[in-house]
Order: sequence, then structure tokens, then C-alpha cells
Amino acid sequence: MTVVLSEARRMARAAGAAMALRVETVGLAEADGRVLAADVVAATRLPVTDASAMDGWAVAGDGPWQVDGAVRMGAPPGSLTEGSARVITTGGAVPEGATAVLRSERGRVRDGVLTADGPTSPAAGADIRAAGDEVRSGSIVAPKGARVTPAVIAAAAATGADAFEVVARPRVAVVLVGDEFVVRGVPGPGQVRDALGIALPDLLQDNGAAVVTVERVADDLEALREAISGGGVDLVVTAAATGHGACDHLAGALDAASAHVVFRGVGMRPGHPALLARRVDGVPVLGLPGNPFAAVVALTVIGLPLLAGALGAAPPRPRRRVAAEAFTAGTGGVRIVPVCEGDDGVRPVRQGPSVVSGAVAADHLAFVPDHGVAAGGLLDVVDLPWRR
Ligand SMILES: Nc1nc2c(c(=O)[nH]1)N[C@H]1C(S)=C(S)[C@@H](COP(=O)(O)OP(=O)(O)OC[C@H]3O[C@@H](n4cnc5c(N)ncnc54)[C@H](O)[C@@H]3O)O[C@H]1N2
Ligand code: MOO
Repeated sequence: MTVVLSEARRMARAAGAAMALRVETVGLAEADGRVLAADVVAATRLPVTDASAMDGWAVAGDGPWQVDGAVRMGAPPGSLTEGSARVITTGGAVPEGATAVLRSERGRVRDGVLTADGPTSPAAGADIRAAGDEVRSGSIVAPKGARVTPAVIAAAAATGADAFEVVARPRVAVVLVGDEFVVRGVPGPGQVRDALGIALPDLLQDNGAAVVTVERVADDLEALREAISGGGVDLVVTAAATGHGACDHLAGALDAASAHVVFRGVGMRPGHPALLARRVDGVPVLGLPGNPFAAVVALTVIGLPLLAGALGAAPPRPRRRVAAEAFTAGTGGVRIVPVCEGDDGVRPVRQGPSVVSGAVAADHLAFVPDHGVAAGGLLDVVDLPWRR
């Protein structure tokens, strides 16, 4: 069954969401890039106590004040009596009884007595960050489904967290099909240098997956059936053999494995032979076309929604960009064009389906609808996965 691109993306996301991955606990230092399986809740308010916003003196009541010492950072705040002042630095805990902070540049100390420059004492509460002003204890610092970023880690650490509950990485088997490949050096006549054996696993890992095996199989139905049937994985991603040629055995291998084909063919070019199936044990099989750029396209526009669904993360939504020049329509559905971003909008980067070199310079993939887009019109784009 052939589907339109939007439908393929929806089905891929649903296939990912059906995976029901485990939840695991990881320390803050190992969490960057993972997806939260539960809200991160502040274990404390921030600031923990009333804190000084400036270097200066905590003062109690109106001046002049008798300076009675200094607030030690990291020590409990103690208390201050009316008419007294205590040296305090930015972030220091304001002693009980203090009514304001006087900034260092607005006062002077002579013989242990602090006087404010100018006619008045600071207003009540001046330059004091009230306890809980920034974060309330029990409030949500980062929601379930969010990707852990350095900002999430910093906010969680500041509010007392030592670990996160994250969604386990989906375990992926990558299967590269074909007899023609060499894996080092320059290919000889009739040979093809494998372009995907390293790049595909890297792309999957960068997007939250744990690639557990990378297997190469010949154009052989039984070998392919076996390769896509391995246990201990949550997802199988294959490259090549999606076509209808004599050597293309993916459909036959899925049939032999009694897998259910969710779709075979997507209304987009390149990448139209992409396929999604479900094994009898529920494990999805994503079949990427063999032409390397088509494989990268299919992984970006279909594989990433699948992974986002599996992780419970927000899907990578297309964004609107101005077309800096006209984009002509393709035949057979959405034309997918690598584009780079300039001041006047996005422009195409020349690219054929069988090489990935054009994508090296590109920022996004643009979706050109079947009526094309005039110069100055709007295009949907998704980021290339390494540009996020
Ligand atoms: N009669 C038709 N022929 C083709 C059609 C079509 O609609 N009708 N579609 C073309 C499109 S589009 C694509 S994409 C490919 C899909 O091919 P397969 O998925 O069956 O893959 P193969 O035929 O095995 O290989 C295609 C091409 O890609 C090269 N390849 C495969 N894997 C790798 C790799 N790991 N590294 C580098 N290159 C790879 C392979 O050598 C072939 O050149 O079908 C078209 N044909
Ligand atoms: O998926 Mo194919 O490019 O359209 O090479």
C-alpha cells in the first residue's frame, strides 16, 4: 500500500509509540540528549533562602548601621538586629531581620559604621531575591517528553536533582543489503563503496537509538529474512532491496517472516520506495531505499518521527521558510529538496538520489508540494538531523 508523506509520518510515529520502552534512571552526567520519562520536579525552592542580588551589606532598619561582620557563603544566614549591617556578596543568604541590601557602590564604612550615600536608606526588600521567587518547591522544572539539554541539567541540578528518569534507548538492528559493496578505499569497476554502514548507525544514535548490531547481508531472501528476524531489538532498519527488481528481496523476506506491511511506497521523491512493516512480535521494520541520499531522506522524514514516537518526544515538526527562488514540483508526490538557508530565504542545493554530497552543505530538507512554490512563497522544511 502506497501512502502520502503526511500519512507515512503519522503511521511511523504511531509505530514508534506502540513500542512501550522501559524507563531507566541515569545520573545527570550521562543524561544529555535523553528523553525524560517523568517530569523533573524541583526538590527545593530557589533561592533556598532570601538571597542578596548584589555585593554590599545586608541592613536592618534605617541607617546609619553598625557593621557586625560578614555573611559567609555556604553558611546558615543567622540574624541581624535593628541598626546593624553585615557585609554580603551576591547570592549570599540574607540574615533574618535584614530589611534590604545596600549595594557596595551606594554606601561607605568609617570606623565600623555604614552610611548610605544619598538621602535615604534602601527601600524595604531592595536587592533581596525572595526565597522561592525563581522556582517554587514541587514545581515542574522540565516536563516528561522533553529532551535533556544542558539547560535542563543545570536547572535540575540547581533544584537538587541527582538523576533523571529517562526512556530507554530503542535497540536497533541495522541491516545493509547488497553484494556490491567494499567498505574501505576506492571501489573497483562494478563495486560500490558502502556509504551507509557508518552514517546510518550514527544518525540513529544521534537521535536517541542504541544501535546494537550492524549486519551486512547479500541479496538473498533467506539471509535477509534471518537478518530482519533477530531478537533483542525494538526496531529493525534496513537499507536497499526495497524495489521490485529480481534482486530486491525485502518484501519477500517480510512475507516469509509473516510480517504485516504497514505501507510500501511513500508519495515523495527521493525516497518513494520506503517501507514500514511490523513483525509478528510487534517489532517495526523500517525499509530505507538503497540510494544513499534517498535513505537519508527517508530516515529523516519517516525514521525520526518513528524514533520520536518511541521516546515519547515531540515529533520534529516542519517549519515555514521563504523560498528564495522558485521550486518546481516533482512527479509522484512531495519533492524533497536539500536547501541551505540565506538572508533572503532557502535555496536548493544540487543533489541526486545516489550521492549524499549535496546534503553536506544543506541545512534542511524542503517539502515541495505537487503544485510547486513560487519565489517568495512559503515552504515547509525539516532540519537535517545533524543541523539541530
Ligand atoms: N523500475 C524501477 N526501478 C527503480 C525505481 C522504480 O521506481 N522503478 N526506483 C528507484 C529508486 S527511487 C530507488 S531509491 C531505488 C531503490 O532501490 P532499492 O532499495 O531496491 O536498493 P538497491 O536496488 O539494492 O540499490 C539501489 C542503489 O543504491 C546503492 N546502495 C544500496 N546500499 C548502499 C550502501 N549501503 N551504500 C552505497 N550505495 C548503496 C546500490 O548500489 C544501488 O546503486 O530503486 C530505483 N530503481
Ligand atoms: O528513493 Mo530513490 O531516490 O527516489 O533514489
